[in-house]
Amino acid sequence: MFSHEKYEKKFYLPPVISYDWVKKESIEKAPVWCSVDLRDGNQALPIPMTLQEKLEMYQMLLEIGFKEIEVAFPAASETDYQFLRTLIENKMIPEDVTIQVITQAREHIIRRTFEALDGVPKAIVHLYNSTSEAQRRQVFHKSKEDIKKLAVDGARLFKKLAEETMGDFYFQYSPESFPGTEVDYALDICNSVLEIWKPTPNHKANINIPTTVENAMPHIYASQLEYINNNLLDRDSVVLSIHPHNDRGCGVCDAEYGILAGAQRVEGTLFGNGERTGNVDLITVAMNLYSQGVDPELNFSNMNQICDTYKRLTKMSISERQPYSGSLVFTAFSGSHQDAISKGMKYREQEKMQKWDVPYIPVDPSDLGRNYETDVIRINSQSGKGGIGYILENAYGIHMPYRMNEEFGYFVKKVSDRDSKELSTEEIYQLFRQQYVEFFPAFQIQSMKVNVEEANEAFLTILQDDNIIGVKGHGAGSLDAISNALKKHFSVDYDLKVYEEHSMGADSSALASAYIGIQKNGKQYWGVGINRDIIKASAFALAIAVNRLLGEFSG
Ligand SMILES: CC(=O)SCCNC(=O)CCNC(=O)[C@H](O)C(C)(C)COP(=O)(O)OP(=O)(O)OC[C@H]1O[C@@H](n2cnc3c(N)ncnc32)[C@H](O)[C@@H]1OP(=O)(O)O
Ligand SMILES: CC(C)C(=O)C(=O)O
Ligand SMILES: [Mg+2]
Repeated sequence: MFSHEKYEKKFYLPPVISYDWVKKESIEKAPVWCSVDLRDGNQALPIPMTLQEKLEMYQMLLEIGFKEIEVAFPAASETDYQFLRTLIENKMIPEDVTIQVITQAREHIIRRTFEALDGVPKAIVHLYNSTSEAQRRQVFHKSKEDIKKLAVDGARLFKKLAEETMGDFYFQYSPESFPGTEVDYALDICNSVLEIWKPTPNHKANINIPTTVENAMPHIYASQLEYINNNLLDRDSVVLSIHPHNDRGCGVCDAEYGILAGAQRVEGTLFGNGERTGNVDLITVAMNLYSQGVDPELNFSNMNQICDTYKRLTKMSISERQPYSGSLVFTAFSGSHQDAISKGMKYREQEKMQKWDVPYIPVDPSDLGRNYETDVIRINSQSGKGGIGYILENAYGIHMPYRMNEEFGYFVKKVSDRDSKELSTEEIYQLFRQQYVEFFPAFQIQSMKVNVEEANEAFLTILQDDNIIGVKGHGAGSLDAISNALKKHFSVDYDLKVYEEHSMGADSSALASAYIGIQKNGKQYWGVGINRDIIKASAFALAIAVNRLLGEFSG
């Protein structure tokens, strides 16, 4: 039965709520990032990564710039164990990178973990046990004291084994299921563990506060963290780390508020892979900083490749709407957005803007290796003239007059609506050609000659009803003479209202395009001509416009 009465609010407020974190406006510096893709991400996959796949993911994490990577749960599987051994034995850990491994607070699991770590240059060993009221009661059947003892005994064994094992070891403790734990109790366990480890400012320990299962609004988590931050023992000797999950969809907010509340380090994964709804997406947190002008100290300039590699290795997908990485996150289909984007991009170029403030696009897609032409403006029935004009301008150098752009915009929308499909750049270009460049239902100019000396006399041959016919006319200029020839031959009248032309390339042999709008009874008829010779381009444009007019007025 779908009944909210089955549920209740169950989170723990800290004994003191100071809300100092709320007064901070922004995050000024990137936290230490720790990728847990190869552990928390991996343990949530239907098919955990093979050793080879883990190696490839590890390589990508290094390339992105992670300096701390939780690489395995060595006691979990032979693959995890061997992966760690591979990194150590093949000296695959760069000097400025620290790997991390995790273990339960169980003796044989801790021992197996240190055995796997033998010879590591430097590593963080991560101890966790669940401290929540629900798990104490339902899973462990232990008192608060017993659960604390589990952590403390584990911490002691860590110290002993670290001394007996080759390597430089740093320790991390997580009160797992923290959101379901009384805050003071979680703090007490963390401080008890720290009392055993006795970290120093030169050899710190990490206290990692997870939202193992996110159960409250982010300001609750931030207030809990602020309390822990203010009450941890030997604060200068501790790195306060956070590990948000995303059960309520607030993982990113938890991370950001958490940093405001004093967290110095954030654990998470690429694209938010991880248990259930996932870990916090570190790409989003890092790019949120980037988009505010803060160096995220991670590099996502090759986002397409990161996406492809991630999907191949994890066999997971990435939502089209995933912030910064989804395939549609820089795309506008809707007309008014496209119009603003296209004007914004032009403004940016004209004004030589240094700072990015193009409407509707929070960061420059090209920073992430995304493509303006294919990613930003895509056309369907929701689109408008701004976007359609932008596509033709950018892909084909076509600058339509305003009113013609409007007419073509409505035409394209109609086609998309009728066929219920998105239209590609090429399809839009073909529609443009069919409508304005190759539209000859009544006649087509075959040849033309303008005698300027003879008071602008134009001679045209036209193909009409399978006959070649000669027509001629005089005028104030070449185009006027051609226009008069057509008016006389077809017995029509119109006003030439719009004439625009531009070159379609830089060199002198480049094509020119001419756009002509003629008007009769208040309605405009458009045509476009493209030719090396601007007079011919203009004549062809006029001929198309007249064809459109004749289509309406013949018979
Ligand atoms: C929130 C997190 O992401 S925590 C990380 C979770 N990740 C994983 O579990 C992935 C890897 N895990 C594994 O491969 C296996 O669980 C192993 C190898 C570690 C252990 O396997 P098993 O020995 O079969 O034990 P199992 O996983 O069923 O653990 C249950 C037992 O461990 C105890 N336990 C569970 N977690 C902890 C812990 N962190 N510290 C101490 N004891 C623990 C349970 O109370 C239970 O005890 P019981 O045997 O007395 O009933
Ligand atoms: C073990 C811990 C840090 C964890 O993954 C969690 O609580 O989510
Ligand atoms: Mg986790």
